[in-house]
Amino acid sequence: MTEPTPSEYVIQTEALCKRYGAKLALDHLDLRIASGRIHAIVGANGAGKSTLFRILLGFLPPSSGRASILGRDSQHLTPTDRGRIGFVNEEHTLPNWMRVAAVTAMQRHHYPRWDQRAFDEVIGHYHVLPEQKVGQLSRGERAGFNLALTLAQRPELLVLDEPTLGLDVVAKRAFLESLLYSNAAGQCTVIYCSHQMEEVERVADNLIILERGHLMNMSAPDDFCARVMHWVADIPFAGPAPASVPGLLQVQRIDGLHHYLVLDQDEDFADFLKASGARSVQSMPVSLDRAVNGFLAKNHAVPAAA
Ligand SMILES: Nc1ncnc2c1ncn2[C@@H]1O[C@H](COP(=O)(O)OP(=O)(O)OP(=O)(O)O)[C@@H](O)[C@H]1O
Repeated sequence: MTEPTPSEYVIQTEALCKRYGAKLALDHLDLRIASGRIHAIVGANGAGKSTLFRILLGFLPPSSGRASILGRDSQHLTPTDRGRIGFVNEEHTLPNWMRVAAVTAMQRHHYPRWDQRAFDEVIGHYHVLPEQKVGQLSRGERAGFNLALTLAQRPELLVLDEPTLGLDVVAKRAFLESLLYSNAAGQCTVIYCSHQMEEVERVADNLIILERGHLMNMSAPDDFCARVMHWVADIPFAGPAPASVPGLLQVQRIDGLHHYLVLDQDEDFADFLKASGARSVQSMPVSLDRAVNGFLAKNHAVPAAA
C-alpha cells in the first residue's frame, strides 16, 4: 500500500501539546489519520481523547504544536470548513424546546448538501415522531435523531465522541448500523472514540490507542490483537519475578496455574517459562477487549499506597 500524501490525511497533528495547569493532557502528539474508513480512538479515562477532538474542531487552542482537519488549520476554521465536518458527542446537545420537525427543517435549510434519504434511513431505526419536542425524546432517540441530522449534512468527516454512552443494546445496534451504512456508502471518514471494545471490534478498520496524551498504537484491530497473547504455565512454585517477565501486561494465579498476558512475545516465551520452572505451557489468542484493556491496565493510575 502506498503512503497517503498530506492532502489525503483528514487529521494531522504535529508535536501537539495541551497543558491544563500542571497536567499535560496531550504530549507532543504526532497523529496522521488517512481519509476513508472508520478509525477508533481508545484510551483510559483522561488519556486526552476529548481534548484532542476539541482542539481539532477549533473549540480549544493548543498550548503548542499544530493541528489540522481536512487540510485546514484547526484554529482558523471557516463556517464552510465546519460545514464539511459532522460532530456528535455523548451529550447530544439539541434545543430541547423545539419540535423534531422544526429542528429538521432548520437543519435542512442550513445545509445545502442535505440528504433527506440519509435522514429518513437513520431516523427510521427510532420511534421518533415529528411533533415531539426534543426534550421529550429518550436518550437513545436523541442520539439517533442527532446522528440522522449529522449524516444528512453529508459531512466529509464525522467525529463521534462516545456517541453510544448510556444507550441500550438495541439503540446501540441501530446507531452502529447507521454508521456502517454511511461509511459503506463511501460518504465519509469516521473518527470515533469509545470505551466499548465490542463496538470497536465490530466497526473499526483502524485502532488508535492514546495513553496520557501519547500515541501508543495505530494499526488494524486484528493486528493489535495478534501482538497480545495469553500464556498458561504450570509452575509448581512462585514463578519468575514479574519484573523479569518479558512484555508482561498482567499476571494472575488461578487454581495453581500462572496466567500471563504478554505483549510482542514469540515462541521464545515458552522457553522462558520452561526455564523458569514450568512443567507445561500453553498459549492462546485473546479478544480485542482483553488485549486493549490488558494493555491500558498496565500503566493505569493506581491508588497511592496508604
Ligand atoms: N478544562 C480542564 N481543566 C483542567 N484539566 C482538564 C480539563 N479538561 C480536561 N482536563 C484533564 O486533561 C486530561 C485529559 O482529559 P480528556 O477529557 O481529554 O480525557 P478523555 O481521554 O476524553 O477521558 P474520558 O475517557 O474520561 O472521557 C484529564 O486528565 C483531565 O483531568
